[in-house]
Amino acid sequence: MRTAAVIGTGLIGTSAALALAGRGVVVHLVDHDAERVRTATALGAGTEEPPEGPVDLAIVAVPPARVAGALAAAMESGLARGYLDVASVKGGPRRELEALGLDLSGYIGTHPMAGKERSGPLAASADLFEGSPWVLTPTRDTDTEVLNLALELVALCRAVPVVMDADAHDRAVALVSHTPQLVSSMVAARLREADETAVRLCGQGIRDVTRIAASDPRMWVDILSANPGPVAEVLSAIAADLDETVRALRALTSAEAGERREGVSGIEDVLRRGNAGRARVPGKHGAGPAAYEVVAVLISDRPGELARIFADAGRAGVNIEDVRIEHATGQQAGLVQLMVEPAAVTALGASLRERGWSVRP
Ligand SMILES: NC(=O)c1ccc[n+]([C@@H]2O[C@H](COP(=O)([O-])OP(=O)(O)OC[C@H]3O[C@@H](n4cnc5c(N)ncnc54)[C@H](O)[C@@H]3O)[C@@H](O)[C@H]2O)c1
Ligand SMILES: O=C(O)C(=O)C[C@]1(C(=O)O)C=C[C@@H](O)C=C1
Repeated sequence: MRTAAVIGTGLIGTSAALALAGRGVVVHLVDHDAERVRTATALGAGTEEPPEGPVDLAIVAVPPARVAGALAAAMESGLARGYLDVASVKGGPRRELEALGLDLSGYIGTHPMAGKERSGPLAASADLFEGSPWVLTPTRDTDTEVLNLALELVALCRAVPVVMDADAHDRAVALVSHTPQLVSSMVAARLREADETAVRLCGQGIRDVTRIAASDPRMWVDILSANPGPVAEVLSAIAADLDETVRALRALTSAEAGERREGVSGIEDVLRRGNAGRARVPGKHGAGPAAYEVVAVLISDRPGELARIFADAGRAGVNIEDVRIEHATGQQAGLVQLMVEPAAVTALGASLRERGWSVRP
């Protein structure tokens, strides 16, 4: 990638622009707030000058409710060869784009799983995405070239690509991002009218739990409005836990020894389930090179082939850690290199062969 445009020079757009500019890509910066473009330019994220011709990739980093409009305008002006957005929800913006009747083969929805509770270019940093998952949601219509450009962006930002279906992504982030935001806000909201003597005692525990409660409410209204069902489901499971826990705490005050024992076991249960869940939270993937092995597969140069192979790898229960695609110029085929954990190589190869793929020895 030689050139890119970033539309929306806030936290995410400026961070991506800084990473690209730092690796030699010429980045053109656009925002409807001129002050934000000036700030991002001053930080070294790129140039305010419009490009002379289409750039390689346009990155739309505006609030979720603005994504479809900003993308449509960029596509209609022929700004780029490929387009992607970085919004925290994927199903809604895609459906809005479909409703506009645009040709979406040149577009891919993406979502970097890294951010901050602060907005704007001054909060940006070139290393924001390093070692974090970056979700890509190709469909059968996505051009291979656009998927390649998105993979290149992820690699230049030193993030880890994760391929998913848009609606599966939205259900997953309801659990790991959207509900935690609400729970953090609710805990922090208890402090609003708390006694000053209590607030003065805030230690690291409450700082950890409430950091994201400082996030921009307008942005989060947008995000939650685009994913209400899955978030309500997770939140109602938490509400059931809350009811149980309140019952257990009340039982602790009972004069009855048996009831008190039940109270203790209820509390212990919620804490132990918490330990088990927390143990599943992965550490950051880290920027260091991982010891992955390659499964190389020949694919024909037809729309949807990549999405199909990713789906088949998913069916085999194998996590793709990284992807490279080699195209022989003038040929109707390419070689996809799927990087996986060494233990998964044999199973993935066998499963892909079974599904008719030509796996290179
Ligand atoms: N904040 C996070 O932690 C995080 C993480 C991953 C993804 N995201 C997603 O990234 C996107 C940007 O979030 P952010 O945190 O960088 O927000 P931000 O408020 O820091 O930046 C958004 C920028 O978009 C600009 N903008 C709004 N509408 C526009 C339009 N129509 N045309 C041009 N510019 C426009 C705003 O002026 C602002 O500078 C959102 O879709 C969000 O869901 C956020
Ligand atoms: O760490 C933070 O401050 C975040 O808000 C990051 C976070 C997250 O939930 O992990 C928040 C929303 C984004 O869509 C992606 C990342």
